[in-house]
Amino acid sequence: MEKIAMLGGGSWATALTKILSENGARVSWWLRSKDDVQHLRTTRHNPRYLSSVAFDLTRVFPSTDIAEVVKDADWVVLAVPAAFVKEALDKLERDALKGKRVISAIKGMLPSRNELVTDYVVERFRLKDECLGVVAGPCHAEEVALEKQSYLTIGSPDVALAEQFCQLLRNRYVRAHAAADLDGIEYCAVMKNIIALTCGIAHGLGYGDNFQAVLVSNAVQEIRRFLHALSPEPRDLSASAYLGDLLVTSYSQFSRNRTFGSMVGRGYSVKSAQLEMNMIAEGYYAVKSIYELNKQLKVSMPITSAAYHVLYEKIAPAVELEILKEKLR
Ligand SMILES: NC(=O)c1ccc[n+]([C@@H]2O[C@H](COP(=O)([O-])OP(=O)(O)OC[C@H]3O[C@@H](n4cnc5c(N)ncnc54)[C@H](O)[C@@H]3O)[C@@H](O)[C@H]2O)c1
Ligand SMILES: O=P(O)(O)OC[C@H](O)CO
Repeated sequence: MEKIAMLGGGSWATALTKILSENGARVSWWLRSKDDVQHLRTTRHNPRYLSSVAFDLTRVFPSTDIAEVVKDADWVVLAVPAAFVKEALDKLERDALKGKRVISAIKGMLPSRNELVTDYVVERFRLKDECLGVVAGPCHAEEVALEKQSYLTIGSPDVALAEQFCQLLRNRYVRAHAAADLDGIEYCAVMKNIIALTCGIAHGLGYGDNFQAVLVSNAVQEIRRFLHALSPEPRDLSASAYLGDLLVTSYSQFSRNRTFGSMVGRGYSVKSAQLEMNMIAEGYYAVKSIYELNKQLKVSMPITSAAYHVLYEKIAPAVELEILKEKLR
């Protein structure tokens, strides 16, 4: 039985715990909230996220003690929003992840450092890149709870490690495959959130499907330019780990980033939109990190710039979209 430590109490940690434990793995599960842990232990359900899912408590062990949760694990899965992952991992000793395989399921960057999660983990815990992987692909936790057919890509410089994790995930409704492009996949997962958020802003302002199709097409080019400037490896951006994820997050009713953007487009302030959502829109933080990283790269990124101006410079969404409109083809 593989021993997995799941870090995070949100929708994605809940969905991954369902998949992994139902496939026979032993999952020790770190959640911040004592009440949530208590609720899980007594009712088998996460009270806040995907609360229809019932866990088998002979395989799933919720706890608020992060050090205890990771101690005996073979795999550590990170599923805390990127803005809080440093705070969570700082509770662990520097050698706590030694000898373990670490999989980031996070689609975001550390906002305080403009750094990919895997880069931070490698540095903080002195791990080799080959011990790490990422979970990518167009997959909403809500559809996992409903057991709808989904596809995941596990990216790692060690494709054999990625394949091992794929084997832990595959089931009747999850297909998984391994890929080598860790950085490209991780950056693309960060950037798709910015695009979904901008699609939401446009939707909130009353723009329709015609405009969104052009926005998303231009987004593919923007992502391609940025990835090429950062890591010019050959990669097929039409693969589902890249384009598929961009599409699901831009169009789905379940998208946190699109929902958040739509509220901003309809006139909510950033603060009130964040308070209204019980969930985290990673794109809010990603916009700032990518915008700041791009000050050195100087890639043409009109969509990211527009989102940055709205969210961080308080430019009215309608004004910014008028400007963006002129730049799209
Ligand atoms: N939800 C999905 O379908 C999905 C799919 C793929 C990847 N992801 C990624 O998984 C990661 C986790 O997102 P999610 O969707 O599970 O989150 P979520 O939006 O469902 O839940 C928010 C989570 O943030 C936590 N949180 C809020 N404030 C916090 C704080 N101050 N300190 C620490 N934690 C805090 C909450 O406890 C909760 O666990 C993100 O990087 C997201 O992009 C999510
Ligand atoms: O679509 P969002 O904004 O909820 O993000 C969730 C996942 O990244 C989708 O794969």
